[in-house]
Amino acid sequence: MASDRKLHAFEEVAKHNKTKDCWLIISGKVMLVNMNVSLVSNIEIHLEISVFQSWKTGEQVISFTMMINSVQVSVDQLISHVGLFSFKVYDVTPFMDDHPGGDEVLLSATGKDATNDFEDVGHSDSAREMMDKYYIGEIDMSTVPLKRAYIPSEQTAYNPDKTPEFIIKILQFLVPILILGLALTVRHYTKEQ
Ligand code: HEM
Repeated sequence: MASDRKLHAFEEVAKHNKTKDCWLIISGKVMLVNMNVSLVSNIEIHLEISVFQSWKTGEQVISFTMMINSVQVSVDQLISHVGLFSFKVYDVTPFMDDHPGGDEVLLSATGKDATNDFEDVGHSDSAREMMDKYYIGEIDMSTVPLKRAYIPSEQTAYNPDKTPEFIIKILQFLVPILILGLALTVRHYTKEQ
């Protein structure tokens, strides 16, 4: 149920990364981190809103001034107006076999903010409605690693010195030819004798 706002630690969610136990983190849009309101004049206020837009981009600050013509704007109205949402956690384990995009893509989207992956596909409204079924809570934002360290993939270091490989290749050709030549020479001499 979307009303159940159980908070999950990021590390805990990231552990659910198997076909038989798969959790995803997807947000509708962005999450409000902080909001400063300052009065510019009687009818103008300045708003500075910090939002946590994506774990790739980190925290962003939106700043704008708005006019208030004797209209009361509540924080709730403002949040829904700007369209701020939190990061939701979905347990998609029961959906792995039935997901039209396959289970591999879901697995590859675990342990991270999968919002872009989800949005890039252009999921239909009915797909979005289905999500409620798998909703199990929200991410505790204090547990999110803000800046993720870049870990280079473990691949063999580039070796500009190709000499040993080249020698081995030459030997692979030369050795059989040398043996053949030696055998023919021996045969030639033994025949003569
Ligand atoms: C709770 C999460 C998700 C639900 C409920 C869901 C549901 C669906 C549904 C119903 C479809 C059929 C097409 C449509 O109606 O839009 C679909 C297709 C697809 N989904 Fe998901 N999906 C989820 C998450 C994801 C994620 C995180 C990814 C990417 C990492 C993804 C990748 C795809 C792909 C590649 C297709 C196939 C699109 C095509 O063939 O046109 N889905 N999904």
